[in-house]
Amino acid sequence: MTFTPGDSVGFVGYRGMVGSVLMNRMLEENDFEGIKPVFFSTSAAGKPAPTFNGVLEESTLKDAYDIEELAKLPIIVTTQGGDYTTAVRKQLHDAGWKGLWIDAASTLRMKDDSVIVLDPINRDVIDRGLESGVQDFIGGNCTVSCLLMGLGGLWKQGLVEWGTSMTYQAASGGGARHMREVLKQFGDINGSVQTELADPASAILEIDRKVLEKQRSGELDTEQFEVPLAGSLIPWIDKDLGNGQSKEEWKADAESNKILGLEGDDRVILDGLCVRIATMRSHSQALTLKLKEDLTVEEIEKIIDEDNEWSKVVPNEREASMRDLTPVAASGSLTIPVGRIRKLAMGPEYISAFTVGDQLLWGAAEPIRRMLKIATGTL
Ligand SMILES: NC(=O)C1=CN([C@@H]2O[C@H](COP(=O)(O)OP(=O)(O)OC[C@H]3O[C@@H](n4cnc5c(N)ncnc54)[C@H](OP(=O)(O)O)[C@@H]3O)[C@@H](O)[C@H]2O)C=CC1
Ligand SMILES: N[C@@H](CC(=O)OP(=O)(O)O)C(=O)O
Repeated sequence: MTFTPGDSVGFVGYRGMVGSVLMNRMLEENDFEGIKPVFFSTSAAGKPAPTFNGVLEESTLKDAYDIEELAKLPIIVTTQGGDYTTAVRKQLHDAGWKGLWIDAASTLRMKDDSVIVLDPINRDVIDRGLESGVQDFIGGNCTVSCLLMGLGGLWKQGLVEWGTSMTYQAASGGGARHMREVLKQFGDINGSVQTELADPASAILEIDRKVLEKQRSGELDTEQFEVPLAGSLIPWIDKDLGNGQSKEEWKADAESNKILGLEGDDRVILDGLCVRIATMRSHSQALTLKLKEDLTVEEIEKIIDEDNEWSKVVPNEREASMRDLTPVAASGSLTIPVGRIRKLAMGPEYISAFTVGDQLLWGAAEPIRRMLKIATGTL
């Protein structure tokens, strides 16, 4: 089942967080030209499909669980989520479907016969996969993709002995409903101290007490995050693997090595802690890397800057770091700033770095968008 220009491409999950960003990017890049999009929904089949202000023809949403409809398509792009992938992908396989499955969910990432897509880093792996008949092309975990887009040059040149990353992951990593929830929490907390805030003479300890009281009251909406995130943090993301590690932490090593095609002694150990913070968008990571060589900071910066057109070194200075190395600066941009690069006191091969990436762009939608272009022969 091969794609020819003008063929239909199925989109599932277009209105979610990743799906919305994907649609925006496709509109910006005129990617709907040459394909006929068919939109699916798990909740609104039969309702009008999006036309994006008349850019696309009017149509109706198809049922995302309709295997017969899905099986007609040479390419299916899903940003719907892992449960959907689990429910549908095997049924398509059993129905003899031979198309390409391009997916943002983690479900199929570590399967032997899937490729994790991040083409500026592993275009060769993607091309080999397409040639050899791989059907599942899966976007990587957001922190892993942003890390490799930022500092991948060091990995590609075989310079990293091991790395540890401490993440600061935004609320939007959980999806659209999580973003709404954290904003609502902030609003409710703010509302609980409005009188005191309006009075500059009010006692700060009283404000602090009331905020904490609100956070602990059980009154905040915590349906998505389970505990208050606004004004707090959650030092655990994704499932508990039972060995002290969270699944999000496990992905760092497993996925980065798979993306780079590193096996056996070539693997680079990557481990650390993943933490959810109340940022709206963009994931940050504080890194400690043990390099194999004593490179100068200038040499390291050059390798990072020159690896791809999106990584950008931010000078390790106070003002530049405060201005350019924050989620507020990085959100909505494909640029991946990398800063705070310096030698650590542990020895000349130990360096620190801090990187921020819009996890909805390079961390999710952009590798998927570009994989669709590769699959349709336009990249
Ligand atoms: N968020 C992120 O940073 C990243 C997410 N991913 C992965 O991408 C997949 C999708 O994630 P994400 O987009 O964040 O998930 P969302 O929860 O934002 O969206 C997923 C689906 O939920 C349904 N939905 C229900 N209520 C709403 C609502 N109020 N607003 C929007 N959609 C709603 C929609 O399906 P329908 O229209 O059928 O009802 C939508 O397509 C997941 O597998 C995730 O792990 C990967 C990398 C990063
Ligand atoms: N788990 C990430 C986002 C995500 O969906 O990752 P994955 O696709 O690996 O499950 C976060 O919550 O920030």
